[in-house]
Amino acid sequence: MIVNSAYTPSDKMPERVVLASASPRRRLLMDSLGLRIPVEIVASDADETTPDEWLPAKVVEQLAVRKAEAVRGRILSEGGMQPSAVIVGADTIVVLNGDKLGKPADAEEAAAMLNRLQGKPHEVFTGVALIDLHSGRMRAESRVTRVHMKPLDAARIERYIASGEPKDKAGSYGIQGLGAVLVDRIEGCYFNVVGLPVSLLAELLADFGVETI
Ligand SMILES: Cc1cn([C@H]2C[C@H](O)[C@@H](COP(=O)(O)OP(=O)(O)OP(=O)(O)O)O2)c(=O)[nH]c1=O
Repeated sequence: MIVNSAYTPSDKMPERVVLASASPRRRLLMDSLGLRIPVEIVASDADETTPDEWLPAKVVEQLAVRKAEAVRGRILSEGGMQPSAVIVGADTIVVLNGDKLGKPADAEEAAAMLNRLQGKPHEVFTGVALIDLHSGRMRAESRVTRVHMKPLDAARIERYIASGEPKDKAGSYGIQGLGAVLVDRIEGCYFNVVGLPVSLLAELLADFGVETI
């Protein structure tokens, strides 16, 4: 957990939520909360490199903070009277035996990742960071879900890669798509695997004055 506690929570509801993400899945999950204030999308261009020695929870929390901070900086640099906002950043990685797997660079890397993941359990970590636009108050937390993947032969992995689904996904699979049939079972939050732990996000939003239900 990362908190900058120099700021006290405001009891005023922000006028909007800004999702610092280009991921269509995160947009859908955010929409599923049915917030009564507008949700805007501003993709972040934050650097996603981290020191090798960082533990997975630290990686996803810090990257979520970086994404949200980059978008906050961009909005504030526009100047003028910006409506109040809470900015949400998120980051997801897959971890196998301590090795962190991000998005594959190409089909070859996707095949190598799926070859390693098949037939075994691994962890999916997602970090979520919220920053208040004007005060800079920030909180970040992460969740982990254990995913047990079925044994897969090389031909099946090749067919899955040909579907195009692995391309932009951490660990080279998407549990919400065709990847659902590659997974035997999970322990923990499903939405955390897709890229946004919705229940945790609702708790954090409430702490920033944004109620869901
Ligand atoms: C494991 C898994 C990952 N993913 C996705 C979620 C994330 O979009 C992606 C991990 O990459 P991220 O770097 O977390 O996010 P992103 O680059 O897609 O989007 P942004 O930084 O703009 O928010 O992998 C799935 O969609 N399904 C899955 O089952």
